[in-house]
Amino acid sequence: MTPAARIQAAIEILDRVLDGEAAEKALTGWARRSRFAGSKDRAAIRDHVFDAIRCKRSFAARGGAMTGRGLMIGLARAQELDTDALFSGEGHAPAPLSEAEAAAGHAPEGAEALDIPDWLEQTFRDSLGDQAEAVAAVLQSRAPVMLRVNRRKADIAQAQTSLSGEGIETRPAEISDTALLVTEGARKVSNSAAFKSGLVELQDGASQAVVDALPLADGMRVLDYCAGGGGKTLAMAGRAQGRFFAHDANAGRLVDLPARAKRAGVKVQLLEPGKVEGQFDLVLCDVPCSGSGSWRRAPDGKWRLSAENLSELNGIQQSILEEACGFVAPGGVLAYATCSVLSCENGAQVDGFLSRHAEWRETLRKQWLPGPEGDGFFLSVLTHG
Ligand SMILES: C[S@@+](CC[C@H](N)C(=O)[O-])C[C@H]1O[C@@H](n2cnc3c(N)ncnc32)[C@H](O)[C@@H]1O
Repeated sequence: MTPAARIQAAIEILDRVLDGEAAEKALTGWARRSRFAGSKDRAAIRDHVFDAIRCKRSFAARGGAMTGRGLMIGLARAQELDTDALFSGEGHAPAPLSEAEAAAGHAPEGAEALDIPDWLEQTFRDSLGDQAEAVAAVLQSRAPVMLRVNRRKADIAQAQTSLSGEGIETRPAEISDTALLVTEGARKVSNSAAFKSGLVELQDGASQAVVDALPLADGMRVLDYCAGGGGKTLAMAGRAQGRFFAHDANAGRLVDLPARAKRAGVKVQLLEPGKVEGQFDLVLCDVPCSGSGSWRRAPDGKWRLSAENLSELNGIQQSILEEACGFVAPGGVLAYATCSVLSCENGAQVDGFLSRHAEWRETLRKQWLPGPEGDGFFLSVLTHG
């Protein structure tokens, strides 16, 4: 496919996304209907679609319309591409710009330029202070592909050698001593022998750094209370020899965990929703949140979030802390984590908890901002007794 034909494909997919179809579904549907497209075409189209979703407001402003075509005109203008060459109408290229389209569009300003919803702008700025604009700019860009080396099976050098043998080039990241940044061959990772044999997992760098900061020690009983796919359960089990338990209110989220644990060579016991019993030395609550620290990877979330959802999430976060603290053994640790940069989900939640529970104290609070080696994350470590 020509670069222009890829733009046309992205326009069609984005129109479906704007009509409410999930981006992944729209991309898969297009690929099924377009067998002629090769893997490089599909990858380039995917990049256009996700770039446009991340920068939906600013591209629509530049392109003059909130349509697939408007977004792609906006992308071409923002990335200083040759609009006339791409919108030529030749072959499978999109039609040339009409006079009205050529005259439409404006330089985005304020929340529009930051690609943040208007209702969220003040909360975002209050949470991030003088970092707000820099963080919004990072959220407009693509996320790095990162791996976690499973230290139960390999060290960094062994994992790199194995990956390199399959055309996947990496370099160690500073954010965590288990993290590798993929510099070439990212799309080959999930089919590689290194991945299939459990030497590496796909995991964001800051997600690994959160686990590094937990006071894990051999022999601990550890409960991952909001385990989801189990990314952090496995990272914890990779760092210490102990007994690991995974729980999630939605049992369906845990289905892949036994196979992932087997591949990683670790044991994880699944606990059914509401059936947690006994006490644990460390309870991690990686709670549901806005995902604002990882909107580069899941940009739909930025536009789906509403003030009502955020306040509902705040209520869930509070009740998870209240439930989970009861499972911490005397002298044990309660860890609260989010992939958010919003203070109402982070420090304010922990401050609220501490004001209700005088017996708990905070031993660590850390915010990672989205950057070249990872997403935005928050961690608070609490102890009692
Ligand atoms: C941020 S995700 C966890 C991601 C996971 N820790 C990882 O690293 O892959 C939050 C999880 O919390 C779960 N959850 C929501 N409400 C919950 C509750 N009241 N108790 C326990 N888990 C809950 C969700 O189903 C979701 O899987």
